[in-house]
Amino acid sequence: MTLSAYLDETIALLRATQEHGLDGALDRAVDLTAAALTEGLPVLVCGNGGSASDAMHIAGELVGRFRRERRGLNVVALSANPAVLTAWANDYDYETVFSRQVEAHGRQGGVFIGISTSGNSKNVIAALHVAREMGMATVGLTGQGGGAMAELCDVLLDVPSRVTPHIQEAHICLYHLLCDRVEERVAQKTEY
Ligand SMILES: O=C(CO)[C@@H](O)[C@H](O)[C@H](O)[C@H](O)COP(=O)(O)O
Ligand SMILES: [Zn+2]
Repeated sequence: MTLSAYLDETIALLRATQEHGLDGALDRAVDLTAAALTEGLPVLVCGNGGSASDAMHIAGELVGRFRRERRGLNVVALSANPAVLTAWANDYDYETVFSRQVEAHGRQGGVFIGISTSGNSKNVIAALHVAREMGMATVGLTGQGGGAMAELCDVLLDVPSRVTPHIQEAHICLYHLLCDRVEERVAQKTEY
């Protein structure tokens, strides 16, 4: 496939995402995330493979900075600690590597963000269950329809595709905008 053909696919999905009517869901995700972070409550993010990198990317933007000077925010990527991941997966199972960390770092009133292009990754689903039991708000970044995650997410940001790499590309646009708007909101409401 040529670069031009690949980018045509990407552009088509970004256009479809633009027309998919996600504005209200994004507004809700911003409200929930900004409210939690303003109170110092945790935002926990996880995913597998490329989405594990996306979880770390989000934490990097919000712990550090996106576009504005403001204080560091309580955002943790659950894919970021190899010792925790390998010990738990080795001693127990991979399905609970994220839910165990939600148990450890989650708080009532915090936000859990699960990223899965299929919407069906078992470890993300298990973490969503624990997040809900703990009284956290749940946000899903998924592909078309949200798969099994749909019914476990208070807010679903589903990209209208079933092609994993292109869904991930659209996810970056969604979470960069989420970070921009959360940062703007938190910067207004808190002292540096
Ligand atoms: O980055 C990619 C594909 O672009 C892969 O690493 C991909 O993330 C992995 O296959 C994941 O395990 C897919 O999981 P999910 O998105 O269905 O939850
Ligand atoms: Zn990838």
